[in-house]
Parts: sequence; C-alpha cells; structure tokens
Amino acid sequence: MDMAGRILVLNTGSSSVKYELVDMRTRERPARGLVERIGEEQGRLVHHVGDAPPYERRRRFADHGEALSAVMATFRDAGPELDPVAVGHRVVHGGDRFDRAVLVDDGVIAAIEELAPLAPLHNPVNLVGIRVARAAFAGVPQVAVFDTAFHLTLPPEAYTYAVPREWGVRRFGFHGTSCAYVSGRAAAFLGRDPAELNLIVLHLGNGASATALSGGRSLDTSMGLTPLEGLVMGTRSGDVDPALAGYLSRVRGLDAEHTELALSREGGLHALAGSGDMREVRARDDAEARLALAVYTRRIRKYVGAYYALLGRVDAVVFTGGVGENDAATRAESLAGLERLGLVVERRLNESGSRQERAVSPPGAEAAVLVIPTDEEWEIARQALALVAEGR
Ligand SMILES: Nc1ncnc2c1ncn2[C@@H]1O[C@H](COP(=O)(O)OP(=O)(O)O)[C@@H](O)[C@H]1O
Ligand SMILES: CC(=O)OP(=O)(O)O
Ligand SMILES: [Mg+2]
Repeated sequence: MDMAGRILVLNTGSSSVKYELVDMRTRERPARGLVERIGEEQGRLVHHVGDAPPYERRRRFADHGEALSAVMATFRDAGPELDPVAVGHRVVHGGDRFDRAVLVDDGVIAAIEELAPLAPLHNPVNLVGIRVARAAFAGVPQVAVFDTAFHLTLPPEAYTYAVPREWGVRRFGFHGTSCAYVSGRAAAFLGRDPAELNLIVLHLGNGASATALSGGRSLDTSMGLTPLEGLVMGTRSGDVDPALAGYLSRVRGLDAEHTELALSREGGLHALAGSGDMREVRARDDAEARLALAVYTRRIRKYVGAYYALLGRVDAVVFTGGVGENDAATRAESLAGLERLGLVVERRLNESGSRQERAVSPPGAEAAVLVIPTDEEWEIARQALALVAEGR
C-alpha cells in the first residue's frame, strides 16, 4: 500500500456534504466538491476535478445517504479514480471521550451515536458518512477526527458551568481541528516555538469561535456544550440570556427544542440582516445591515478583551475562516480601539486582498495580527495518515 497516496476527507454538515481528495505528497486536491441543500427540493452537487470546469447537478437529494451515493457516482462518471488509502471524517462532537483522532471501529461508532444528543444536527449525519464510506471502501481505514478533541486541555475553571453537578454538562469547544492547524502555522510564520506563544484564534466561518491558547494548548474557548455558544455566527445567535427559553415558552408557547433550533438556524446575521452570508451583509449599506455588523464585531471585541485578560500577554491574534480570511472590515472593526492592548491593524496591509498567510499589523507591533487561511481538510488528512501509519 502506498502510504503517501490519497486520503478522502468527508465533512458532513447538517444540510451539506463537503469532500476533498487530498494528495499527501503534493498537498494538492485532485478532486473536491460539495452537495448542498440536502433534503430541500432544489439540491446541488458541484464536483471539481483539478482546474477543469466544474461538474454540476441540480436535483433533490433526499438525505445524506443519497447525497453520498451521488458523490460516489460522480467520481465514477467524472473521475478521478477514487482509491483512498484512508478516509478521514470530520466528527463534530467527541465529548470527553476523544482527545485525539481514532481509527473507527464499532465501539467508536457507538460512542459517536451516544454523543448525538449533544450535536443532533451533526453527529448523526457524521455517522452516515462513516457508514457509507465503510461500505464503499471495504478494508480501507476510516479515521474520525473530532472538533472537540483539541479543547480537552481546557482547565476545569474554563470548562465548568456554574450549574448543578448532577446535570453532567460542561463546556467542550469546537473548531479544534482549525485551531490546531492555524496555531501551528502562526508559530511557524512568527518563527517562534509554539510552546512559548500566547494566541487568540478567531475562526470566523459560518460557525464562529474565539479561542485563547497558551503554549499551543486551548485555555478557553467561546463555544460550549454545543456549537451554539459564544460569537454571533451566520445563523447562530451565540451568547443569549439562558432565561430566553423559559420566557419564550411562557409568552409564546415555544418548546425548548424549537427555541434551540431557531437559535441555531434562524439566529445570528440571518436574524439581524436577513442573510447569514457575510458577503451579502457587507454588500448592503443600510441601518439593518450596519447594526448586524456592529453586533457581530462588538461580540468579537468583547471576547478578545476577555481572553487578553485571561492570557495576560498576547503574542498574536489570528483571523481565519471565510470571514476572518477575506473580510478586512471585520478584522479592522473587531480590533478597533484595542491599540492600547498592542493590537493594531495596519490599513494597507489589511486591505491588500492577499490570500497568503500574512501579518496585517505594522512591523514591530507589540502583538501581531495575522491572517492564516485554515485548511481543516489537510489537518484531518494529516492526522488520519499519521494514525494509519502508526497502526501498520
Ligand atoms: N470575500 C469575502 N468577504 C466577506 N466574507 C466572505 C468572503 N468570502 C467568504 N466569506 C464569508 O465566509 C463565510 C463562510 O465561511 P467558511 O469558512 O467558508 O464556512 P464554513 O464554516 O461552512 O466552512 C460566509 O459568511 C461568507 O460570506
Ligand atoms: C462545529 C461548528 O460550528 O462547525 P461549523 O463552523 O462548520 O458550522
Ligand atoms: Mg470551512
């Protein structure tokens, strides 16, 4: 077996399937694509092979199983040959069971299933991905890489909620794969040993989170028991008064399940500006959009201030994710007024439009402000390969 061959990475989201075939030697992606709007009338599959024009199909995909079958069929029709040496699965919730990636066996599947109540929109569909890949690639190792794993270093005072102990709840944190990747890249960019760095990582994508890292380990993070807590996101509210659920139940007769789902899918930028897509919100210039952006960036600023207080010294703030990497205005507005903490965004650097890893703080600044494009698929593939090589 060619251990440095290709790894298929599957990221099954609540209504989408994203996949990338990663060439471990060149780091290229011979194929990548996604199926979106699964379950809706008008679904869409887009499959990219190298730089060729994308292969596209618009139809209904009833569920994730059907979407994944369509992906396999697309590889057969449009190539390339699908012969992965391993399949890496993004699994959102690993609870406190998994502090690292693991080879999937029946026990791991059962554990992911048991954790489903904590991530009802994610873990069950992650399992569909695992089951389909197990059937399609018999004998090929399947690896589960958990979003939560990186954050199991949180100290008790960070992960403990001030609620009755018998509830058995705690903060977990998510986006760990992205944090692990960008924090390593940030240290390399700065030419420093990760062990001596204090960082604040702002992963701003559809989901968004802030993480304080000390010595390469997660010290605090804004997402909690579930990925709903913390920053304002595309369709998630982030922090709200926990009394909200009771209030809505009393005055509107909404049950808690309904409220949770609405906070998750109808909150955030979507609630405030009618779209969860930052590009669409930025394209507008009206009072509603301005308020939405002010709420979004103010929340980030509050977390940066809080994490500064926890860390005592910050060597770099790292922006990543679709918004963090591309939206210069979000970077500038989020750190506005924090110059006295040594956090300065230099306008020309910030607005350069570069897609490279880069500093947007002035040279010699007390703390660096970095833009590091995340690559969760590479990180998943890398961890999968390491595990498979170890197990040989
Ligand atoms: N050029 C851009 N300017 C502003 N926002 C952008 C830009 N490109 C992408 N985004 C935003 O990034 C978000 C998606 O982030 P991404 O990390 O790709 O999502 P996911 O969390 O699903 O992986 C969307 O809100 C999108 O509008
Ligand atoms: C866990 C989570 O928030 O993931 P995403 O950013 O992909 O929605
Ligand atoms: Mg992403």
